Amino acid sequence: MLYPRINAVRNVIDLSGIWNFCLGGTEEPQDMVDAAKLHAVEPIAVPASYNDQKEERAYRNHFGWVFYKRTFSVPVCLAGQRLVLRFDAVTHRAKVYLNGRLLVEHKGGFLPFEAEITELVKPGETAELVVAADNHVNHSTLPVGNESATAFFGSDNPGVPSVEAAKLWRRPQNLPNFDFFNYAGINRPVRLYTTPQAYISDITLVPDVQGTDGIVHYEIRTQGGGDGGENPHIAVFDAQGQCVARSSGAEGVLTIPQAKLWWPYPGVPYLYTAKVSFRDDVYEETFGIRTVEVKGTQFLINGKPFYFKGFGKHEDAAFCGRGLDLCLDVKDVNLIHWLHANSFRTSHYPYAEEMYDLCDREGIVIIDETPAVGIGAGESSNPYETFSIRNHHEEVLRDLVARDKNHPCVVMWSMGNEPDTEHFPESAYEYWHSLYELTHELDPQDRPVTFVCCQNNYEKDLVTRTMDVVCINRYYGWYNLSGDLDAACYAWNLELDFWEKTGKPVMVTEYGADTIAGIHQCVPEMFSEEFQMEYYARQNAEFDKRSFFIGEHVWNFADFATIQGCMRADGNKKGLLTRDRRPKLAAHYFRRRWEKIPDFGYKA
Ligand SMILES: CCCCCC[C@@H]1NC[C@@H](O)[C@H](O)[C@H]1C(=O)O
Repeated sequence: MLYPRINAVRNVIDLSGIWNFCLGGTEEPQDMVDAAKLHAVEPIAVPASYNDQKEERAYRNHFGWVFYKRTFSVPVCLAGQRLVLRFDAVTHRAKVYLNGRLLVEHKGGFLPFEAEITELVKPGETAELVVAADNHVNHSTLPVGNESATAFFGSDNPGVPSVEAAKLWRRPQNLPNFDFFNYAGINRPVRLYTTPQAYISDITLVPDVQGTDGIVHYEIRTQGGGDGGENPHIAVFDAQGQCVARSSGAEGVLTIPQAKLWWPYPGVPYLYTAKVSFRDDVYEETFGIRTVEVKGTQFLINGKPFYFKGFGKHEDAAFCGRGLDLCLDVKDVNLIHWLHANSFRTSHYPYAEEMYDLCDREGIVIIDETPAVGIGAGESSNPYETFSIRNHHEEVLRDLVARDKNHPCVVMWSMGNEPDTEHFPESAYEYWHSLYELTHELDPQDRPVTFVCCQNNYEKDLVTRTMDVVCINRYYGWYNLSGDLDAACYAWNLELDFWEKTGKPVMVTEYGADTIAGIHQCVPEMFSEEFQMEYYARQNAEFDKRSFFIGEHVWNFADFATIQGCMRADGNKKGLLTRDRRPKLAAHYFRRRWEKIPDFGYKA
């Protein structure tokens, strides 16, 4: 799916701004009636989560549907153009009404959807747009919500009569089985965009390197061109605007002599621009020439062994919640450079397209993750039999690859985070291995595929060892062996001995300690800045002894919001940085450590 871009023949009208808003109930809005009757009068900023835009518990802890409303006009100068309404993300589910009639529905809160409205709103006309957004999470959504008991890490005294009675009595609410605040609403931009009637609907670019030449296999999809048999054309321009290759036809191969490769920063993340034309339409797609491959226990980018230095992150900030914040994205990228990091995982959902564009140009490597988090219900229930998420999970993988396939910064797909792969190992293997194969089929560049494994009985887990890269979240010294870093390192080495036998590259995708900025101790104990720094220093020293260990992603880049719980002091405090991006001691430690660790050849 192409990102809306203004150019000589295409237009984009951004519908960001202050819309009208009201909270709704838990029941699904009926088609024309509810939308037309709507009484949205509150001001709300779009794009942004609604939860923190008003100091009201009803906003913060809303459960169910909300309604957004605005009007828009189509300028007469757009006459003859094809008109499309595109939503970059509405969390978690959307029903869109145009002039009171249902236009489009979409399930999934982190990927774009669109609808053509050429015949519904004529140039010069004004239309009413209503968006109903639902924040339910349950056993049929990704991320997953619990349908009884408690939320993730929720405190409980099961079986106590008064507690059980209160759980039945209390108001219906979401029970997120994930550790991030369930921010919801129109979190990313809404745009009208135009194309000519005959237009380019998709572009696929698959780079390769042969000697000093860049080889690009391309495919161009077009619509509305009838059977005129006209071919699309593609011309590739270098960063200086020189045309370095051109071809025509719906698919083909381009050769770029003496190609400049895309390297992670501080290398040069060199970008080319493919200018595609078809009839009156034109679209420019930037791309990089780089290769990605797992070979033995190495993760190769452009044939060189890469070492991941970075984080799990979140799209999370005060006021906007999970809403797109370009200023924060630029600040985070500059902080990643400041830390001498080179990568992050889009935990636990696809991030906004603008962040991938930023990472393409800034040379930051991305592990691109779906919102498949919370798939597990403990030893009593097999989620692979009781949850109804499989079809949606496949849909999400298709849409994720379709959206992000051309980004050079995306080097690996993560199908999900911390599902239960221990209690029902055969079911888990069946579920995840078939998705693993699907993801490889979906990706034109056939990048490595993984999922991120929770701290578990790794000897029983049949899934993690079958991934292209073993990605493990481990909390030795925090959630287990708490505060005892000697025991933590002992346990780590026992487990690393196990993984060494698999012959796979292994990286830690989460390890961390909640740290309240400002707590200091001479003898470091949990929650102090000194403990967080020692926690990492001790464990990194063990990783450094293992040649098959190819990366360290700390959890988390920054403190972030979660639901209330007895284990969360105003959110999750495992950040190297506070939520407003101030460094804790461990940030300075990693800045020193990562400055000395090269992106390539660290373990060669
Ligand atoms: C008992 C072991 C479970 C550890 C799970 C650790 C969690 N991984 C997923 C992240 O979204 C959480 O924030 C992280 C944590 O809690 O800080």
